[in-house]
Amino acid sequence: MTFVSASITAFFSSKISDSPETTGSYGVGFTIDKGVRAEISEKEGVYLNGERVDFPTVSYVLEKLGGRGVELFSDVPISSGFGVSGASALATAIEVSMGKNLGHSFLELADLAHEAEVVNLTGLGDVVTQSHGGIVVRISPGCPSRAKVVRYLHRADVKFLVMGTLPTRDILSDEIKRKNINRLGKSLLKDFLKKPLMDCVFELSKKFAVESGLADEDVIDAIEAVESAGGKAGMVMLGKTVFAMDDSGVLEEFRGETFTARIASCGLSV
Ligand SMILES: Nc1ncnc2c1ncn2[C@@H]1O[C@H](COP(=O)(O)OP(=O)(O)OP(=O)(O)O)[C@@H](O)[C@H]1O
Ligand SMILES: CC(C)(CO)[C@@H](O)C(=O)[O-]
Repeated sequence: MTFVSASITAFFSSKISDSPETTGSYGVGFTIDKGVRAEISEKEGVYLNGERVDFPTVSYVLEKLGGRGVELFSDVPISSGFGVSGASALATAIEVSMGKNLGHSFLELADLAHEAEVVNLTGLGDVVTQSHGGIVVRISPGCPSRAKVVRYLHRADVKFLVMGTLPTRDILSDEIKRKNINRLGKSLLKDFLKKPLMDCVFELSKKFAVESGLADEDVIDAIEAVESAGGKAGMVMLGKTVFAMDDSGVLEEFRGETFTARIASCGLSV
């Protein structure tokens, strides 16, 4: 069984080019101790938490490696900003390659999972974050073997409030939204690199969410409630999800599912 962490993006700027190797994102994200486990299966197709699902990003990996089927178990919700598609693609690639003794290097598999994300518009930088682990600053975009990152380690529990879904494809396929996101994401990345602290991850994420228009009233209300209680909060990209530290229990007062996870210094285990 292979485990790959969920990846939480605080803010980003997309770079879409004509090849998956040079497509990716700038931004800041982190891995947590919750994520996706994959196991190869004799049954054909993709199963997520026991149910057969249509999951083109994972099917792409299975096809490329000649795998028949995979069972995925996720302890975080899908389409809510946790990078379940990237984690599923990467865990599947590792499981199939190891199971069939195909002899791929780790970066070959990570690049394949990234390609599956880009082709299906389900993610740009999640597999890079998951390949490294910790707080991962993507300073140059691309596939895992090309992207340049700076990693920071931090010990903390983070609370999440999942208020709904926000399919990544809906945002990434909208050019006007993307232009605004890109300008903002790049300038916030410069700010973060001047002061690369966990508090700034929250502050810059909130700024990004509000100024890009990605945060709706529900998200802004929850972030402000945490701040009024003396904590820090931001919005998970791309989901209708808030992440917070020291919320004093206020997130439980909002409609949605809450859970806590620890920042993970590694992105995967086999
Ligand atoms: N039950 C399901 N609900 C939503 N999507 C599903 C489900 N099962 C499989 N999928 C597939 O999973 C993909 C979800 O991708 P998406 O990128 O939106 O989610 P994510 O990786 O969890 O979030 P994010 O990229 O924002 O961090 C979709 O392409 C969809 O085809
Ligand atoms: C585009 C994105 C925010 C979707 O989760 C993520 O892949 C990222 O940080 O590039």
